[in-house]
Amino acid sequence: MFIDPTIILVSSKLDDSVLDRLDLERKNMDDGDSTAYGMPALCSPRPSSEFLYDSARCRLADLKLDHEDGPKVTFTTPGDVVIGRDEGYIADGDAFETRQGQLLKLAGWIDVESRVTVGCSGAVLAYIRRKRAATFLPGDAAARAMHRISTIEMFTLAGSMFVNADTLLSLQIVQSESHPHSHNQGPAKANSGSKEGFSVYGLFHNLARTPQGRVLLRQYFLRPSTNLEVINERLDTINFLLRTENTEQTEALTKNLSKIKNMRTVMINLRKGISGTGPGKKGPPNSIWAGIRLFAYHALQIKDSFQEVFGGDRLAIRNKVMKHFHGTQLADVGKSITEIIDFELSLDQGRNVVKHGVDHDLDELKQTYEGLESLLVQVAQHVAQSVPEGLNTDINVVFFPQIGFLIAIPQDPITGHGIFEGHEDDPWEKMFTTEDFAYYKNENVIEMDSYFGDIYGRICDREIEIIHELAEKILQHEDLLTTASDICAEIDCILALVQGAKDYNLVRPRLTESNILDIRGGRHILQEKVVSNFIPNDTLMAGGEGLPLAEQYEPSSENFPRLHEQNNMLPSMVLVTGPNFSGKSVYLKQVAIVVFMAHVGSFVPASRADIGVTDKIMTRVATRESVSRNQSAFMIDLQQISVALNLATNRSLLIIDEFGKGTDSHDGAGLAAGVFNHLLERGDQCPKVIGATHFHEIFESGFLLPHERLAFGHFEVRVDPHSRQINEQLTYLYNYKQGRSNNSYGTVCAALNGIPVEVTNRAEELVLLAARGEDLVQACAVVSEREREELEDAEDVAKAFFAMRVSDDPKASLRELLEGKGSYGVLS
Ligand SMILES: Nc1ncnc2c1ncn2[C@@H]1O[C@H](COP(=O)(O)OP(=O)(O)OP(=O)(O)O)[C@@H](O)[C@H]1O
Repeated sequence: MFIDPTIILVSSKLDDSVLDRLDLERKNMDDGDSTAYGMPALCSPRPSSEFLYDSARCRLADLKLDHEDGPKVTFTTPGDVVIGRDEGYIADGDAFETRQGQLLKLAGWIDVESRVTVGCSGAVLAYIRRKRAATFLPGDAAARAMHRISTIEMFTLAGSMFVNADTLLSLQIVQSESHPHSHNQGPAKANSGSKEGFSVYGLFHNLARTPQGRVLLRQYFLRPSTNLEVINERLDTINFLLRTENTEQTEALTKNLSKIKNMRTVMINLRKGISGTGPGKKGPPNSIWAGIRLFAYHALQIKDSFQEVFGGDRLAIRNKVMKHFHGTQLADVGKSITEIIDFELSLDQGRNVVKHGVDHDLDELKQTYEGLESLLVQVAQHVAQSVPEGLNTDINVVFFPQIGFLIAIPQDPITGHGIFEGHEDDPWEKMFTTEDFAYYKNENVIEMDSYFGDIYGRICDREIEIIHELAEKILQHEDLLTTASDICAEIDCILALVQGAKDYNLVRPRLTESNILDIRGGRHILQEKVVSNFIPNDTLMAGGEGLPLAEQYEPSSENFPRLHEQNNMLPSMVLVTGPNFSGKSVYLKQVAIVVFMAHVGSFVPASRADIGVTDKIMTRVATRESVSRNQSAFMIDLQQISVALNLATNRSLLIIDEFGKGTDSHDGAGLAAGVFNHLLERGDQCPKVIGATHFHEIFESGFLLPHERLAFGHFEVRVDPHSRQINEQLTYLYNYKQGRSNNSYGTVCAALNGIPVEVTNRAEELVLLAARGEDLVQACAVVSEREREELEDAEDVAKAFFAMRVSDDPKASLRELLEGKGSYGVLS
């Protein structure tokens, strides 16, 4: 743990094993190992109702923040532990704003969609409220000073990158809305088997072979790392396994992995099986044994393959395999199972059958049981002799487990009784009937029952005992098996990333402490699958203090002429302009996805990438209006921006696509310029920002002045004004160019999409006037030359008309007027 809690609130429904674990940590600290974490934390189980999402949301909405300097309440974003370090102040329902308004405001600080985070925060607030009530009398002003919450913020666990649900969805890292917060709820809940649609994770999901691998891979994608060691270890391993000399080993590893199960689940079932609480009281189902045996066998094969990995001596994963895959123990596990379980017979009989030669008593019982058949024939013959002639042709003696031996005799359809039921002085006892037969016990069979007893039951019981012993023996190796299974999950993830690197043509990124982003030939891993010819693009920028254009970060192509002649610094903010459909959004997302994938430890879609460690990726990308969010698109925009501005550090990456589009264009432009300015003014604390905007007035009207950290880019389009068809005028080239594009070619785009030519022509006229700064209201009143002549004529006619003395002869006057002014189109 990297936080320093004094108390940990846990739900009373929490599994005992977790509580034990927390207690153990506490004891360790008590024993003097507390230096790293400060004081040992106290575990306080609370009713699970305090963790409920809905009530927690209300509690948050009613929360009044005290902005004086004071203690903080912080919520971990994956939401596994919530820590209230100090007391805080909570308003007693006297919310200073409406609940709805307050919730909207909250959404700008924390992810109110995250059920776990919000639920846990509710428990903290309930705890603080209780404390306050217990310490102070109602209305005591001192309570206010003691119990106050000055701010609410989200942070992520050390070593992982902050990405919230919005980012994961807008970048299409994962598909479904319900997934993002399942990542901290343990492997059992992470839906390993579920289908993943068209998403970045989805591309790799199917490449993992084991259920445990899929669970872990999902965790990799939901919690990218910021730990260079972890990332580089993954990248190194991928690198080694990609080497051609290791192809054979990689294939062998993949093949072996595809045969194994998750030993954690298998061990749980094994325990349930032997404790009789699980499936079938008669011992664990056969598949468990087959699963464990296969696992032991393939784990040994995996170990062999790793031994042969060329140049992999220093790979951490190889060392883990060598350390934890104990050959003799695994072999022992496999051998014990093979020696005891008869897999063929088990399959036949649908239960666990113990092999011959394992147990003497069992073998004898089985021998007798097998000999029963001929014995039954003999007894049947003996019984038949006592049955009158003519009735004794179809008599059998049968054995049913638990019921014992029975005489089966055909049934008389009229009476419903057997055609013979023993002699009068020695009647048979009827047990039951089936459609054609009636079943009886007589002295002979009762004697047999007492002699043989429930032989079948005894066989089963003995087998259960033996298998129970086997289960206990195997459970002694539980740690070995589950650890090996977890390591297999890691290998599986790496192999999925290896296969992905091959399939999707990815390269190894270079992760660095420098706050740089230098991507050459970057691609959008999903978009390139749906277009025939994807054009790669470069990105070069630096966050924080900025980096001078050193040799290694010198822009490579003509697309990147020197960005800032004056100070030679790389920009922190790149604003992309350009026509609709020119590729801006795709570019923005591709940069974020490359950075994201690098932190997962995967190779990336680029020809080269140097990527500085990034603590957060936040996006303002319009993708959806969540049904679960009762908010307008613009409100979501504002909340996303607000979260981004609150949380961004100079190590963060912000993707801002068309911010401000959803409102009045003046407000929108102003807001967008405000946000960009604010970020630039942070100076050394400026995150890396890539934005796209259509608001040209931001630049033209000087809302956003040139800044040393600011660079512009645009996407090239070829314009052919001579083309007769307006929709043939524009060709998209999709390549990034430095500098601003002044035209958004919106009208050409409109024509391309079928808007009538008259409309687009008129639009072009107005765009030109607007660009010249002319008043559009006036401009709309401007009429063409022809219209002007017509209006002048009409005016003349009107004047002549009013000058006429109509009373003399109106008709003649009108005729004269019209004839004299025959060219008055208006009147004629
Ligand atoms: N680098 C590329 N290579 C090939 N095709 C591309 C590339 N980038 C984008 N495209 C194609 O162009 C289409 C439009 O791209 P995108 O949505 O990024 O445009 P945009 O400039 O953001 O448009 P708008 O301003 O309307 O949002 C994509 O759907 C894709 O088919």
